[in-house]
Amino acid sequence: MLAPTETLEHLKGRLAEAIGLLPLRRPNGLASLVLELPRVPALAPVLPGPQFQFAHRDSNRLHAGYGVAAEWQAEGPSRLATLRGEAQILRSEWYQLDVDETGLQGFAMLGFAASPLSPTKQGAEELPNALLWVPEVALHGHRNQGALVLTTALPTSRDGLLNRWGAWLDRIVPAMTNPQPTPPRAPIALKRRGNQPEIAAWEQLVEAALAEIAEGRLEKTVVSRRLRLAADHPFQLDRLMATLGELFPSCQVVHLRREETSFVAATPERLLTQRGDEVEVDAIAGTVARAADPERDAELAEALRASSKDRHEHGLVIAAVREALSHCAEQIRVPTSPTIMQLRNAQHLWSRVRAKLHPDVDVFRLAELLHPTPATNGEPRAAASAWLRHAEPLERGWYTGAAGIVTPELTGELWVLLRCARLQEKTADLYAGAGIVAGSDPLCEWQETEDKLAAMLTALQFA
Ligand SMILES: C=C(O[C@@H]1C=C(C(=O)O)C=C[C@H]1O)C(=O)O
Repeated sequence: MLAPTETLEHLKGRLAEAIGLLPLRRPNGLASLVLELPRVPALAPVLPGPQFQFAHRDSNRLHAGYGVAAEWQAEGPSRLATLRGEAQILRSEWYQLDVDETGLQGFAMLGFAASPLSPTKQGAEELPNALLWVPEVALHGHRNQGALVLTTALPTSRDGLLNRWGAWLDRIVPAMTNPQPTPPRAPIALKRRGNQPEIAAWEQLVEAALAEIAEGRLEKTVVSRRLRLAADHPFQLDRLMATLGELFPSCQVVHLRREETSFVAATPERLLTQRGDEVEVDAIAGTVARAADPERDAELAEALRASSKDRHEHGLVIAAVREALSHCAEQIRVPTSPTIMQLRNAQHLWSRVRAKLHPDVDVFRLAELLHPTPATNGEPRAAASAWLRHAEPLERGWYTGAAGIVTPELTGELWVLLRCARLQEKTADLYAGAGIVAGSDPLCEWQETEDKLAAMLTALQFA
C-alpha cells in the first residue's frame, strides 16, 4: 500500500500527465479528471469552506464534495423544473476523463428545503432554497474502490488549473489519511435552551391538526418542533460524523455546509433511488420507541405492526407514493405488509416501493412528483402544506427537504432530511416531527419527537 506522501506524489504525477488531455479551451461546460485512489476512507475529511458529504456505513458508500466548480440556485414552485433545465445543459457539456479506467465519474449534489416558498418565520437557513452544486473536488468511495474527481468550469488555462488542482490535492490527500477522530470518553453535557413550540403550544398545534382532520380538510399532517441545545465548546464535525456513522450504520449520514452553518443528518429515509430504469422509494411512517429489554422491544414492534392508527398513517404514504409514481412509471410493486425498521432510538413501519420508470424520467422529475410525501407533510399534499405554513410556528428550512447525488446522466439518489441539526459553533438546533391522524394523542406525539430527537442528541454528546 502507498504511504500518504507517495499517494500525493502519485496523484500529482497522474494529474500532470493527464491535464493535457482535457479540452480546456472549450468555451463553456465543465471538464472532470477522475483519479483512482489506492485507499478509500470510510468518511471524508471535514475541511474549511463549502462542502457536502453523504456516507452510508452499511453499504460502504461515500460521496463528498469540496469547493464550487459550478452551481445553480432556484426557489418557488418550479424550482426543480428550473434546475432540471440547467442540468440538461450541463449534461451535454460535461466532459469526463477517466484516465485510470475506474468506471467512476464526477457528480453533483442536489438539495432543497422543505418548502419551495420563501421563509415567513424566524430561523431561516443559510442554505439557498434549492441548489444544484458541482464540487471542484469530489471524493467517491464504494467498498474498496475510490476516486478523486477534479472538476473545472471551461474555458480555463492549463497552468492556473494545475496550480489549483495541485493545491486541492495538497489539502485533501493528507487529510484523508488522518486517523479517525476519537470521541470523548464520557458524554458531554448539553444544555437545553428551549423548544419551538414548547409543550403547551405543541398540544394546541396537535389539537388544531386534529380539528382539521375531524372536519375533513386534512386526512393527515406532520407537525414538527425544534429543540435548541448548547455545548460549552464548538461541536467537532469530524467527531460527529464518525459517531453518527457508528450509531446509525443503516442511515445516510449527511453534512452540508456553504458558509458558517453546518446542516447534519443521519436519516433512515430515501426519497428515491434511481438506477437505470428502476426506482425505489422508502415509505416510512408509524413509529414506536425502542426498549432495552428484548422482550419489551419485540412487544413494542408487534404493537406497532398491529396498530390500525399506524397502519392507516403508513397506508397514506404508500398511496401517495403510488400515485406519484403512476405519472412516470409502471409495474409499481408494494410489499403486502410493512416490515419493521429498527434504529437505535425508534422503530418504524417501512415499505420499500419499487417501479419501472418510463423513458427519459430524471431525478428532478421524480423529486418533483414525490416530494413532500405524507411521511413529512400530509394528505392531501397542497392542503397540508398550506395549513402547516400558517400553523407551524417554526421555519423548517432544509429539515424534511431532501438532498443527495445526481449523476451526469441525471439519475441519482435523494434522502429525506430527518434526524438532523443545524450547527453553529456551540449551538445546535435539532428538528423532529410526528404524523398526526385521527386518534393521535398530543403527548404521545411529543414523546415520539423526543425519541426521534434522541438520535442526534446522543451523537452530539460525543462531538
Ligand atoms: C418527521 C419525522 O419522521 C417521519 C415521520 C414518521 C412518523 O410519524 O411515524 C416516521 C418517519 C418519518 O417519515 C422526523 O423524524 O422528524
